[in-house]
Amino acid sequence: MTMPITPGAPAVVAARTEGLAKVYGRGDAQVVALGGVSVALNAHEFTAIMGPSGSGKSTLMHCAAGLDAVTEGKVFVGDVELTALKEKELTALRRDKIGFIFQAFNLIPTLSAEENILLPLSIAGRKPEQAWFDRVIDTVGLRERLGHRPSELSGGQQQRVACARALVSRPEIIFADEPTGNLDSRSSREVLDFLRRSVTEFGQTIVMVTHDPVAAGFTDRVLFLADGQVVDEMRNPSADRVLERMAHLDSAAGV
Ligand SMILES: Nc1ncnc2c1ncn2[C@@H]1O[C@H](COP(=O)(O)OP(=O)(O)OP(=O)(O)O)[C@@H](O)[C@H]1O
Repeated sequence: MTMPITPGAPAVVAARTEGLAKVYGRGDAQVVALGGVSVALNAHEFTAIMGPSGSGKSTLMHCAAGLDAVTEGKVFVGDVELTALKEKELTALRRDKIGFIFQAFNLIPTLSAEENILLPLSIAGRKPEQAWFDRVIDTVGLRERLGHRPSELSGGQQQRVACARALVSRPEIIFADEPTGNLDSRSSREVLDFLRRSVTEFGQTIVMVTHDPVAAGFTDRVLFLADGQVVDEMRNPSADRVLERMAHLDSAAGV
């Protein structure tokens, strides 16, 4: 299934924020992590979020994914306003509509790769579509490893299991927090290739926080954060152009 993108057609928004502010702590210890961010994340696109350390990347991702409460503003996934949901509704929405990939893989050590991949569906009381499951497994190259436990897999293979787990329920959007942060360059490339293919071939929507310009080079669009604001964006990025832009942001931030 390749998603036809009609040239010139308006982008469909998968998730968006309106005036999203997040303040941690109080008084002298107060930190404004996000200072009123309004941003739209397009469907069927691979978006990277970059910026100097402490610029608010993880906070933006956590708030957009409904993992963290906002101080002010609104967050939408599709047409649903997350910030208006009760905790139970939010948990159900995260389970049914959002996929997550973390730097630390977060696999269950006692379960096989296959069981890990199917766990979110089992929890939701759903069965995988066999053809889709097979397609994901073959794309991610894990067919021979399905019976293995995480400790019997390399870091790159474990992260590919985590990617398959995020993808198998066909979520509306996947949030990936530095998914290649613990991987060597070859494994990173395999994981990024897979994420790229899942956007291009399956029409998946992925938002990825990364420090790595090479990883950003796999995406369609980079959002640059500084001091809790989106300060710039780049379409069809290359690693070199991202590196250059980051150098300016880092020197402005005094890093
Ligand atoms: N739980 C918390 N309590 C207090 N301050 C926090 C908390 N989480 C984050 N912050 C602060 O909010 C700001 C933004 O943090 P965030 O983790 O979003 O940045 P980041 O861009 O993801 O950083 P990094 O690249 O280092 O992971 C930072 O100043 C951080 O110290």
